[in-house]
Amino acid sequence: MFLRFMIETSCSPLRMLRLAHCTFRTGRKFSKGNFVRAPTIPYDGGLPFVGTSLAIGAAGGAPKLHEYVDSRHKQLGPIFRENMGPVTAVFVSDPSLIRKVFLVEGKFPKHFVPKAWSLYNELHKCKRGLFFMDGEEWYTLRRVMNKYFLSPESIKNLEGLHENLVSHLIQRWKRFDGQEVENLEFEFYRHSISFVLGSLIGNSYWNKFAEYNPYVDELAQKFQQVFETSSKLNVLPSVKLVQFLGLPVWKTFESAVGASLDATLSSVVTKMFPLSREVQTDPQPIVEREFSSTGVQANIPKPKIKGPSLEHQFTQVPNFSPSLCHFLSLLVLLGINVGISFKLYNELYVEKRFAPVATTQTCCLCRMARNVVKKAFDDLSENGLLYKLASENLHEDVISALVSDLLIAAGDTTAFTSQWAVYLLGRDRSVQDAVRRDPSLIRGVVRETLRLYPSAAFIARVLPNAETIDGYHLEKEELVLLSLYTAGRYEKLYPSADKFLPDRWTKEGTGKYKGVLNVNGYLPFAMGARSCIGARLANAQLNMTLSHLLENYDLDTKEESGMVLRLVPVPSRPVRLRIQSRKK
Ligand code: HEM
Repeated sequence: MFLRFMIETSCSPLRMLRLAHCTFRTGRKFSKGNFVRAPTIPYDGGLPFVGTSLAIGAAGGAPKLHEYVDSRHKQLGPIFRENMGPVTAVFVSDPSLIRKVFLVEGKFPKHFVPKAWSLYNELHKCKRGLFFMDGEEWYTLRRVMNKYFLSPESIKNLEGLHENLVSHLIQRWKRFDGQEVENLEFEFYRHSISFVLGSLIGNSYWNKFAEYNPYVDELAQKFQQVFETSSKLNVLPSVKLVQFLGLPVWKTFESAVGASLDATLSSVVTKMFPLSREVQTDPQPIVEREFSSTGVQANIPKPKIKGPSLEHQFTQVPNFSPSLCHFLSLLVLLGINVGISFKLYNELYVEKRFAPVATTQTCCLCRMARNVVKKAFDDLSENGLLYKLASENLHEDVISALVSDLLIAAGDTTAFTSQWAVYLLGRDRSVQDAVRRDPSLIRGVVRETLRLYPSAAFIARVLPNAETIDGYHLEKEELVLLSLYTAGRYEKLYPSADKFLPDRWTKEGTGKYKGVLNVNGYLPFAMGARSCIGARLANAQLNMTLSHLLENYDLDTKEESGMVLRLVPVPSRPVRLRIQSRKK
């Protein structure tokens, strides 16, 4: 049979063996018709059961995944499939192929929610914002939000407010003049949160700015904590097991998320819709409405079932003795790959154990939101994005969920991009001077920063249908990871790709960019229906903040800083920025 197959497919024995090996590793079936013609996607299945997870671990694990995948692209090409142990994914780095993936993502693009977050939402039955939604519900709300968040005019209407917020940052930093900015990460977190919060509320935010400040500080602290703990959890083989064992890292995450969502809702939403006029210590039972799948209010009254408090929910997490916990966390931290047994364990015990808890509890987020958001929509300024959202007859729960998650999404993405930008600028006085001479270069600064340090080093898509990309067959439901880190450093698009050259984004007389061979390859905010809803706001914030900083201060960063992946790429050591007032 082997001989017959060789004759029929005109394969040499050597090629035959190679193809058979690939096919064995991809798990594909031999098919006389397409065996020879259809190229096999380069594939690394790694070792049985554990896939390439040991190699990934040896390369530095999840924090260094971008570098590991970058090196795999160099070996295997712009598209390859890899079995990383618990998951198999196709990685794509060529920007033109990445665009093709976005084009076939379907009407309801599906991405990948970090493990820690999905487990939290599942346990607490949380209603979360756009990022966590899928299908028809996501589609409907996304279309509503696009109208306001992606409209250049809406953002332009907020320019005066934005100017005030940035001037406030410049004033605030006077205290660091001549020295290092203390806790730069926190400074940018609070600025990003304030910027988005202000954009949601509109001009009246500035009038009540002093009142909001303590809340913004609190939110910035909580978001930083959530970010840190969730990134730790996401690199562990099984978040569910960690949660089941009640290990400290899960508890910190859970209480930080609970607290930050609470804080968002109680402080921010309450202030947006001033509850102070009718403060309720013990909220009146309200009539719970059923939602259509779109989250749009449908008036079907039914009695409210009061859920237990969040503290009560925390006590549901089973506790083990500290020594057992330490032993187990040691195992996990030592990087011993017990992913498979964890998975089995999860499936056998954890799901069952938590199922009843998950179905009976109501997250305090949902309860509080219902009570505050319905209070008063009329206090918002007309240029606030929320004022416009409120006109869409969305249910208060949905608005609350959307608002909380916008603030969370804005926190780390824009805060870390700001840090990378000042890090890059502070290393190069000549670039700072060039931007001061030609302020239009600031757009190039932001683009270069996001090209080199994209807030999403990978974007995930689950293909709705089988597709052929670059001649390769990709299965239906296949997980595709778009390697934005590698795509941003593509020499074919960006000559001297590793260099920070804002000037490459200057347009020449021909209308082409000086140092960018194809602008379509620039995708830090993704593309298509599920691209970043905050892109306009983020660009507005980054452009304005950086140009004001350069106008007022000389920036100086000395240390080399590698990049590690937490939920977004972060500097491996905190960026130390020294600022010095400029003489005017
Ligand atoms: C430098 C700043 C930012 C970058 C680079 C960035 C990047 C991205 C990317 C790549 C996605 C797509 C993720 C995916 O499909 O899996 C995304 C989605 C999202 N972003 Fe941003 N983002 C930034 C700032 C913001 C800000 C300021 C907000 C809020 C105002 C925001 C809110 C969101 C939301 C809600 C989604 C989910 C959209 C959906 O699923 O429909 N982002 N962002």
